[in-house]
Amino acid sequence: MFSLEALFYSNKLYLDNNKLFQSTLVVNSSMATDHRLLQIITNTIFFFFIFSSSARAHEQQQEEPEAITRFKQYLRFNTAHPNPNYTAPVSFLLHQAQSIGLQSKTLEFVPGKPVLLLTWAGSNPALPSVLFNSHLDSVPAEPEKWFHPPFSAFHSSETGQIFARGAQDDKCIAIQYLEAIRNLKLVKKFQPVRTVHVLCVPDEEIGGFDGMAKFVASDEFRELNVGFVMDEGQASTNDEFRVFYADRSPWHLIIRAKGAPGHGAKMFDNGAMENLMKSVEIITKFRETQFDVVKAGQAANSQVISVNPVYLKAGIPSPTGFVMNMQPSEAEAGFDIRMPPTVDPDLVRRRIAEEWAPEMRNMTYEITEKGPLRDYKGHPLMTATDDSNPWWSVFKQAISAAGGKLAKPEILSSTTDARFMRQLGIPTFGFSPMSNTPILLHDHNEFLKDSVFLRGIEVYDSVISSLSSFVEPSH
Ligand SMILES: CSCC[C@H](NC=O)C(=O)O
Ligand SMILES: [Zn+2]
Ligand SMILES: [Zn+2]
Repeated sequence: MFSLEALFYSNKLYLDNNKLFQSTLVVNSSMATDHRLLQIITNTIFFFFIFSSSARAHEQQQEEPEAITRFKQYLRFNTAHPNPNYTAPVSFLLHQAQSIGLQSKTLEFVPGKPVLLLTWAGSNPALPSVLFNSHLDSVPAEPEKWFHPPFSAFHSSETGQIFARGAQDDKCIAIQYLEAIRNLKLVKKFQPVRTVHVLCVPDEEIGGFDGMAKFVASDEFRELNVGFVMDEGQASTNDEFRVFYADRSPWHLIIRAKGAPGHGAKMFDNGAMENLMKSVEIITKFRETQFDVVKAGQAANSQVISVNPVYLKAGIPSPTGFVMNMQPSEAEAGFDIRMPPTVDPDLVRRRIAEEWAPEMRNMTYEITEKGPLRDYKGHPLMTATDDSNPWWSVFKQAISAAGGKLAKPEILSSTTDARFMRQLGIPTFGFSPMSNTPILLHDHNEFLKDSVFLRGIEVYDSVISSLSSFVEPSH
């Protein structure tokens, strides 16, 4: 890509120079300047530019850190739903693991949905291991709305930005884990005390039910004796890194209204549309009360309950659209609900039953809980960020040892596979070392700067070496 650009640039210069020389030629023709001499000079300049540009391009290619090349290779696999390619990226990662000398295992709980486990054995395998997770899949992209094709990993030589779906969410961390381990193992000859696992799972973007959920329920997982997990986080727009100690829990809610059908011209009570619309109004009011708290600066987005309408379904279809003079007897709406871990789900359940879809308004509802709300002891799914969790101070120190600053720990407003680990009571932090970066996950033109990516490897160098060396005083 770069050399093409360089060629174009030097041709342009050539044309400009040629124009310049031609105008000189006009001026000088009366002075009988040797035209052939000018041609030679022009050609010399042309070849000089071609040579120097391609030398520059070559130099840049030569200088590209291999970690960046590998990141771009990984970004070029089209892993977008609804048909993510899992085979090719898994082979690529297996190849990487082999070149580093890691053990590897591919598990398939659901055909075509591989779970890749890479392992670096610690010197004391009796200690609980540390696990670094990332997901293989990506959300879809709308290529026509991107500056560059979303699976091209276009790398701007001017800004250093690497554009790709998955650049932030979360292909960066998979490669950063491996590059940090590559440096630690092969260059620094570091030996971990605890065993380090790198896990790459499918289907996180659609809930993780055929990936992480099945893996944590397996014997293979139990045998790993995992003591601490790092999973994905989010970019930070300032120079502090963000860290997440909980996710919001997702519910999908469908409310359905029934009512008497009637002529489009008739006014009557208790129609399906009227009943549904009353509910939509009530839910909208609730949404406003939550959002107002955020807007007033009293809470972060992730500390309130979000309820967002995602579809409306009603009307009697006709060849040209909908029958316009009939009021339908059924209507339905779907909502995405996210609850902070401290919310009592029973209160939300009651609100839905009594206010959002009450029987007396001829309504029914369906709640699909998309994962656990409480851990196996019945506690909210939160990882402690105080002295009760020794991993917290090891992690914090590792960040400062790498010269990084940590923001106040947060709840993630969306949901990740970390919830399946927290359900088992395993301390888990969400963390992706991307500072001074716009938050572009699931957005058009998702990108990560090469320098930010490389800095992240240094951060993981510190994090992986610290966590894997951590031995509690009792041991
Ligand atoms: C229903 S769980 C879905 C998980 C998904 N994760 C990332 O975006 C999310 O929507 O947050
Ligand atoms: Zn993600
Ligand atoms: Zn995502």
